[in-house]
Amino acid sequence: MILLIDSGNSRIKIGWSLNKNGCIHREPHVKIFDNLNIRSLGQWLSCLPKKPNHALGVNVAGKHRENVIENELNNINCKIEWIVAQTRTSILINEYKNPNQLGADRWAAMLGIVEKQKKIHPPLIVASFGTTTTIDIISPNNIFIGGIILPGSFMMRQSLTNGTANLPMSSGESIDLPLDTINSINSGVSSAQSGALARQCIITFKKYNEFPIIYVTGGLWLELEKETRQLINEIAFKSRSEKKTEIIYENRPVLDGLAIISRNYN
Ligand SMILES: Nc1ncnc2c1ncn2[C@@H]1O[C@H](COP(=O)(O)OP(=O)(O)OP(=O)(O)O)[C@@H](O)[C@H]1O
Ligand SMILES: CC(C)(CO)[C@@H](O)C(=O)NCCC(=O)O
Repeated sequence: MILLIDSGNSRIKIGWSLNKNGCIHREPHVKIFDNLNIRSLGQWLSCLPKKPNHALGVNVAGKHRENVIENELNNINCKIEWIVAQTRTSILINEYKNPNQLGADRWAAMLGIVEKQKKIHPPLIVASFGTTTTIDIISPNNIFIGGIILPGSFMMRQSLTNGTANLPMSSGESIDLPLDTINSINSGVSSAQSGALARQCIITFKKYNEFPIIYVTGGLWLELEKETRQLINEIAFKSRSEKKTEIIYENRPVLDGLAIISRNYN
């Protein structure tokens, strides 16, 4: 068993891959730990019925977090290898100016998505709505050509509350014409998030003359889904895209990417 660890800025997600008849695949179960409650990771590890031989991880939550996870794994004699973004693998090329600077979670998620594609596919967008929002574009010949980073919707709401006297913390979906503070904030945050995705779709469409398949993930997608689907359908219609727009939710693309890398460890 190989543990797969996605250490994000809010939560740690742990999956595992198993070798079944010579074929490595990721089990669907995922264990999630809040970053504020990292000690329970040690308890969980010590109670595992089967000890992992190895762990593979991505960590974007700083060196201290890396050390804490390593110590917990050491207690059960499990070594971890932290994955960083590469210049290229057999399925994906990374055009970041400094390839290692690209977040390892973004890299792993893109690997997870590219692996699922048929040989010929449209351009792809991988959008993650978590602590931050990242929206990455992959060309039809599997080159990561660029991406954007913005605060996640929770962080946007927090910044409005923390940076002003009058704006409360809010939650909820957007409406078209808000006439009160809460709805104005909800709609502002939601339009920033869906608007960012729409911008990247337009850029992709202009470059390839083909509408991308959009893969979405992250804890905050649910509250953005309605507005985002509407907006993307509108711009696809205006772009006269021949195909129906596809927005596909992926539960754990980062862990899928790590599972692919884990095939080299058996
Ligand atoms: N079930 C949920 N309901 C409401 N908010 C959630 C839920 N799950 C996660 N969130 C919010 O989503 C954000 C984190 O999302 P997610 O778990 O996808 O990312 P993460 O662990 O921070 O990883 P990353 O750093 O990669 O974004 C936080 O702002 C958190 O408050
Ligand atoms: C953008 C985040 C925070 C998303 O989790 C992470 O991928 C990260 O810390 N990236 C490093 C900077 C970059 O990707 O360019």
